[in-house]
Amino acid sequence: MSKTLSFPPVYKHEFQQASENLRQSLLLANRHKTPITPVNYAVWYEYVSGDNQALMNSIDTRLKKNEAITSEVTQYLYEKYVLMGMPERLNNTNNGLKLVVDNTLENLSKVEATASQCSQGLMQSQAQLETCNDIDELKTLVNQILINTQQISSSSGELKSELTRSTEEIMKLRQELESVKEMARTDSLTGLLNRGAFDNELQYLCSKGYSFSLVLFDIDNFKRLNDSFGHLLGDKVLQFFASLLKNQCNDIHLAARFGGEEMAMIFMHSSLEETFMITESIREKFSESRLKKKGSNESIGQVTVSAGISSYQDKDSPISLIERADQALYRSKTGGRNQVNFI
Ligand SMILES: Nc1nc2c(ncn2[C@@H]2O[C@H](COP(=O)(O)OP(=O)(O)OP(=O)(O)O)[C@@H](O)[C@H]2O)c(=O)[nH]1
Repeated sequence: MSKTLSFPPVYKHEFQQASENLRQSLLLANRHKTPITPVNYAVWYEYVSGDNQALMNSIDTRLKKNEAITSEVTQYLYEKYVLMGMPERLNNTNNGLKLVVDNTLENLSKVEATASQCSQGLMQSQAQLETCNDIDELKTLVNQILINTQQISSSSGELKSELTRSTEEIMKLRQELESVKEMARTDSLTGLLNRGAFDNELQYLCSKGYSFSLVLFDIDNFKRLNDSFGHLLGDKVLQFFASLLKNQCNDIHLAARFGGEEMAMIFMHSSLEETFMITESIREKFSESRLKKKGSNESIGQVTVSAGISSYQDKDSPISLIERADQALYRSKTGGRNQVNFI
């Protein structure tokens, strides 16, 4: 079991694997003389675990060029590939918002100054009008009033277009925030919810006591498929299976990458029997798909999936629900794979 590429990172290594990763990380940290800080350790851990391809590529490229991996480099790698650029994007959005607010305040105070100047001018004209009975003097007063009102009108016109620009800028920043938020919930390989977001949803649904069913899927003999056709093709199979799950979501149900080659779905307001029917149709569709190697007509043969279902019962917690679905999934695996069971 591996790490799911997501933000925040989720690691699912077994004890032995994690200990081996620790041993190798320490060796590398020592060799590159990077102190064992949490940031350096996270970078080396991800590197040796082999689960973060982009980070590995970046480090390997530097090593090939004999570049030193200093703590500055690991800090950069950590933000870019472990935190997936999240702090930088949030910081940019934050600075952008500050700029818009500063500009708007500056424009408002300019308009305020012009308005107060003009209102003083108008008050003066008002006082002069009381006593004015000369045509030329009246003409001068009318001109003065015109200048003052034009000044107000033009400065409020400028403010209007500034405010329109600010609104556009704020809308862009809001979109950027939405996309950062979405990215934090999404598994980058499959586009499904990541494990962290899925756990939150499950926790919420259990706390509300809504009626729903949980399905755990595990692609069969996936290691063999990776070994025979390569990791990249394995990724394509994961993406294809995820697309089958997405098709079932209809904005009501949820689909997530649960871990490595495991995915999960939550079917809202669906009984065990209803969920079983839909899960069976997904299983059947997947087993009937004949996936081919890219650039050739060679089929990779039949790929199948096993699934286990549990339905929310009164007082269920995410753990008890997952445990039942996991037991049902285990039944499907030991029963010969390519099947669906529920408990
Ligand atoms: N291509 C690819 N492989 C992954 C990914 N995540 C996990 N895997 C691989 O999935 C495989 C899971 O293997 P196992 O847990 O042994 O299970 P399995 O071979 O599917 O066997 P059964 O589950 O018993 O049918 C491992 O080889 C992992 O390296 C991924 O993101 N991409």
